Amino acid sequence: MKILSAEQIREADRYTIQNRPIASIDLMEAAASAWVETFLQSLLYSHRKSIIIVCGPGNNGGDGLAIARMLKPLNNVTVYLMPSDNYSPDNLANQQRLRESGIQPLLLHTTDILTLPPDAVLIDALYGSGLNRPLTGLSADIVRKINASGVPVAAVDLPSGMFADSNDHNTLHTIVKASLTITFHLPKLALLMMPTGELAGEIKIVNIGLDSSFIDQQESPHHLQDADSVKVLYRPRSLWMHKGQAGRGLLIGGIGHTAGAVLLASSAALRSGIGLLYTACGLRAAQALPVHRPEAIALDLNETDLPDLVSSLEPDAIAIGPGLGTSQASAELLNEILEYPIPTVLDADALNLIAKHRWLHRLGPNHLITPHPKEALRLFGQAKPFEFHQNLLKFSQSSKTVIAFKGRFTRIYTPEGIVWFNNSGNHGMATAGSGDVLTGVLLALLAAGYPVAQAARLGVWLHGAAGDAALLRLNSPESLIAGDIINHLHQAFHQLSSST
Ligand SMILES: NC(=O)C1=CN([C@@H]2O[C@H](COP(=O)(O)OP(=O)(O)OC[C@H]3O[C@@H](n4cnc5c(N)ncnc54)[C@H](O)[C@@H]3O)[C@@H](O)[C@H]2O)[C@H](O)CC1
Ligand SMILES: [K+]
Repeated sequence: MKILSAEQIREADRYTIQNRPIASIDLMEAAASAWVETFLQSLLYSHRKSIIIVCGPGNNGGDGLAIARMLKPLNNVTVYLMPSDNYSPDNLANQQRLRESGIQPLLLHTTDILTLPPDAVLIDALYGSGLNRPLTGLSADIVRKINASGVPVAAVDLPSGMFADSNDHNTLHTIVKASLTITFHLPKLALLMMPTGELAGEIKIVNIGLDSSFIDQQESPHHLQDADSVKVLYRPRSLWMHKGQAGRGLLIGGIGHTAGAVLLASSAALRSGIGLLYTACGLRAAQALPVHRPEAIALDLNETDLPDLVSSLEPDAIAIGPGLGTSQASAELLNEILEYPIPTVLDADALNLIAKHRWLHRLGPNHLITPHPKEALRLFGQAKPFEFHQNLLKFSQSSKTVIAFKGRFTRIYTPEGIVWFNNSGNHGMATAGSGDVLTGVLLALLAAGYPVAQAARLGVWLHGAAGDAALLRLNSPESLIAGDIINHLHQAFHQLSSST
């Protein structure tokens, strides 16, 4: 699914009104009705004694007024409206319709009149994608009062005060903090990125009937990746396959006391279809691996000459980093690995070493790096979130390296300038070893011959989907551990191969 800019969404809106054709007030009615349908199914709505709706002067406010009219028969609704000399025409039309339905909106001349009972839910329809500058004055005061109240908020399209695209020049304390954001038709970039994404709470996208051929024609570097968009990448195994064709992988890490990381990555690679797995690690891990995962071939790095090993094994793919440490010996191993033109996943301490030794310029088209935010900061330096995002995009394009920047919506930056925001996974996966599991999955997919960018997209999705299956089973994000992700990889693969 494409992620369009606020400007492109406005165009899609205009195009739909002209070409469908549909009157703009009817499009607003459709949007409000889709919003209400989703809202009524949400946990946020259930058990709330009253509904407060705060409406702005533009079309976002117009949506709010229409929503108020639709919710009136179902609950106790109070509507507040920002005073303005410049209401949008559809806002004015909905003010009229609201009055006719028997609700008189209260004019929000001052925050004093805004009452926020703790058992209410607040619907935030102050500003949406038409925001043109950070909120100040009365609007900012209203937002601050809402945020201080503790009343749960459901936002219409966007939490008010948030720009749909970059918020690098915005102030976070003038953005509504929502528990639920029901956004229209397409995801917005700011909902998928930190720190703004966190202010949106749970995100739901509702179809409002914008013209799909127009959207298809729009160019955008940003896409949301779901099961359907990765299914097309998946290549089922041939019935006649033998293990030599499933790929050989070499995993390097687990030096010193950190054996667990390579054990997890090894298990994950094996559960992701690798044909042969060689795990080159420290003595402790080399002793533990056969007990924990006898399917892997454990090699003690102290007794192994890496160039010899690589030339005799001829691995299809390499992964280096989990439990690697940042010692001089580890740096030498990495220095060697960076020379091979073999598809390679670089994770954890491999990334820290690249940052430490300033080896970023050595990365190329055979490399897939999987930094979490702190590792990415060490590699690419500090920048504001949107600027940081653009720096990653530029780096991927110029070096041809694929980046999986890990987070709530892990972003896969590909050398052709496309960024995929992955939509599988959950908060239970923020746990020790989760990244090591991803490294193992990616190693298996690279070894199977997937091109680097495809392996990254597929692997990140599978990892998230396995986490989702684990959460469904365990019902507790706190109790989910990395091993559970491995134990549910089969369900993620099954989803890819099933037709529905
Ligand atoms: N295509 C769709 O997705 C549809 C969207 N709808 C809704 O319309 C809004 C966008 O409406 P728009 O009128 O363009 O903008 P807003 O309501 O967000 O606000 C514009 C309004 O506010 C003024 N303004 C802007 N920034 C500030 C500021 N910092 N301080 C004070 N005032 C500000 C501006 O001048 C305007 O007067 C979209 O989000 C959806 O909710 C349609 O209903 C259906 C189709
Ligand atoms: K809003």
